[in-house]
Amino acid sequence: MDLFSTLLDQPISLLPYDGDVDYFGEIISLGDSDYYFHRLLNNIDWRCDQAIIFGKTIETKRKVAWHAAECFSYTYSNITKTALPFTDDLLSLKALVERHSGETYNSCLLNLYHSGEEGMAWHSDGEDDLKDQGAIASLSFGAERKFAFKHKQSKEVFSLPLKAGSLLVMKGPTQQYWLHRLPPTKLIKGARINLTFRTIVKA
Ligand SMILES: O=C(O)CCC(=O)C(=O)O
Ligand SMILES: [Fe+2]
Repeated sequence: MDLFSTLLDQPISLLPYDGDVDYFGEIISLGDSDYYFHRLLNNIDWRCDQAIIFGKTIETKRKVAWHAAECFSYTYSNITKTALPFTDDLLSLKALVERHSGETYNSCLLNLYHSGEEGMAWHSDGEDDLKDQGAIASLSFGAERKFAFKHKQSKEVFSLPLKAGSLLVMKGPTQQYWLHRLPPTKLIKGARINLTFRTIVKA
């Protein structure tokens, strides 16, 4: 047994209603998560994310990449992107996440936050190209960051720290009722990489 990984016996269910979010703890040991952090940092073709907002093209400081089992196209923030093939590292991590979550995935959106000053604003991942109520599995590497949920009507907020090597799975009607975000913070200097495994359905 790996003494450094604190895999939970049972996932912790985070939301009290209108959704299903399970935190599995650290499914990857600290040593392995450090290994993958550097592999992903160096081997992924990271690009600034672009969005068209009120007709203007905005570029994020946060970098992104998108890999999938097929050359799917995926549209969000008014921009259509085409997936690159899965790398061997991503296939290994996908298999691990599938084993723990009991779900399957055919694509992965990757985010690189260079420091705590980069985050992601309130949103939900309910794009048309995603499987309806499909599971979204979030795997984190590098700096620990806070992750928050806010109910769209009641405005109730829940948050948790996402540790290196940890797995969080959102499923059921979560995206319909809840927003989530990665709040920016000046307190964290280190970089973080997050992988969200998803299921794309072809139109
Ligand atoms: O970085 C994270 O933990 C969340 C990323 C996210 O919400 C997304 O890619 O849709
Ligand atoms: Fe998201």
